[in-house]
Amino acid sequence: MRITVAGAGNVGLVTAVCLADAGHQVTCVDTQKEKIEMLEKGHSPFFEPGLEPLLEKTLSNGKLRFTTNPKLAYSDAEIIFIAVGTPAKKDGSADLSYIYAVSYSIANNIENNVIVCTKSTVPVGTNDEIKQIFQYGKPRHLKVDVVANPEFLREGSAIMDFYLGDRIIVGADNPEAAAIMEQLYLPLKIPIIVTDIRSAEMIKYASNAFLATKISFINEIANLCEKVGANIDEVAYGVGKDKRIGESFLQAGIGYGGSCFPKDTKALVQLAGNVKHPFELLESVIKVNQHQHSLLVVKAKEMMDSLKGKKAAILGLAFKPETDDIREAASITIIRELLEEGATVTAYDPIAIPNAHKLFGNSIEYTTNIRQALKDADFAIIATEWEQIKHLPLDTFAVCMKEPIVLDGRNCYCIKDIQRYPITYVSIGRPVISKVKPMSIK
Ligand SMILES: NC(=O)C1=CN([C@@H]2O[C@H](COP(=O)(O)OP(=O)(O)OC[C@H]3O[C@@H](n4cnc5c(N)ncnc54)[C@H](O)[C@@H]3O)[C@@H](O)[C@H]2O)C=CC1
Ligand SMILES: O=C(O)[C@H]1O[C@H](OP(=O)(O)OP(=O)(O)OC[C@H]2O[C@@H](n3ccc(=O)[nH]c3=O)[C@H](O)[C@@H]2O)[C@H](O)[C@@H](O)[C@@H]1O
Repeated sequence: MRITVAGAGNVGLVTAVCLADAGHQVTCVDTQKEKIEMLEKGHSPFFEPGLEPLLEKTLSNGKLRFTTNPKLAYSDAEIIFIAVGTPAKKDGSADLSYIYAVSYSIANNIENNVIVCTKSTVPVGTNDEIKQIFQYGKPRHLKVDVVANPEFLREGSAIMDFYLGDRIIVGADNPEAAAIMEQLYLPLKIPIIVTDIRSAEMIKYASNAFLATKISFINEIANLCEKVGANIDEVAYGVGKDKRIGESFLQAGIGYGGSCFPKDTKALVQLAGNVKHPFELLESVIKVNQHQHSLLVVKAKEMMDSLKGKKAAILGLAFKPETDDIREAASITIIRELLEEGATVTAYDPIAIPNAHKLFGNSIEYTTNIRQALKDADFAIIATEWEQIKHLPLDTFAVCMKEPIVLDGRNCYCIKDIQRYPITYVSIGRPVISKVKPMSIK
């Protein structure tokens, strides 16, 4: 089929390369000229494992092309995927300006009947608004079907998630359009669930909100474990073994970040508020997460009285491993609060430094060498569970740091292993290992 994907972000690019690799003729359009120029040369503008090889393959076999030209992109497409951003506005609601702009652009440039399929995460009712744009904006003789097709891939494993997703949601009013989408996805052998459009939109928000709830729930249990002398590793394992609960998303830590959970939970709270249904549970999930981001700075302050003039090593900037994305990462809150307290910061990350530099400029130091970050540090905070950090020989902390005080926001190390080294170790929901000097963690 002739497919166009609007938006060359994570979702758009992964959709484009995977559909091109499946043999479809795919055009990916973006408004950012620099991005498109990079992509035409086979370079991805962000880090995503496995993306560049597929990009090179599909470019070289002529299945994929890039453009900034909407006429070229939309005029003869049979299916158009919308994968533009829907960032949070100041009040937490979703900013739909890119969705509206791309819809007008499609309406103005199509020359064939087409299915417009929304992959972007949009509040319930948005696809009805998109339909209105086409109803009044498209050439009269053309037929446009709007389908809600939310995306569930994760950054860092996006390609694998495309091929091995748990389900594909197709929200459609027109059974013919739904059938064409089912046909497109059939080779993936992933269960396809066809719903009405509004339910499809809600499935996406409910899924992200539920996963965020699981994380905040286990983080609250972890905080409680610390107070009552239990160990979250054992608790989460025991709880997760119940198949009704499930083992995934029970990893306690310094909270969720990224471009989606924070924005989508806030957008759902806003959406609920709009229909006079205060979503108190989700409001608490968000509050717990904000508290969790600051937790280790609070603990560091308790341990050291004042952080003024202290040298902090931040290990990990990305919101999770295998990505260079730092949007809403816990590391951002931690660094801001440390700077406010008068500490100096040296941050380690294997790939996210260019993005962090855009945010923090020269207010902190950066390194891709863990030992360099730890050198003469008064304390270290682990914010991302990169393999490089997890596999660091544990004597490195005592060898490199001025004071081997490690606050581990991702529970990277086994408590038993840590006990063999002269390290003071504070993690999430587990016993404190105090080797340097006696201290009380409240
Ligand atoms: N990042 C992720 O892992 C996931 C994201 N989503 C959702 O998918 C959507 C896209 O997310 P990302 O790919 O992360 O976004 P992004 O913000 O990284 O990329 C969006 C791209 O759309 C382009 N764009 C904006 N207006 C355009 C227009 N009129 N025509 C063509 N291109 C245009 C931008 O220049 C940008 O390159 C969001 O709604 C997000 O919530 C859903 C699942 C996973
Ligand atoms: O809508 C989206 O954009 C996507 O959001 C998440 O994907 P992503 O944000 O890429 O990453 P996750 O692996 O879900 O992790 C999100 C955050 O939760 C944290 N997390 C995750 C799992 C866990 O047990 N504990 C925990 O703290 C991670 O450290 C990370 O900061 C969802 O997992 C995807 O299904 C969804 O498509």
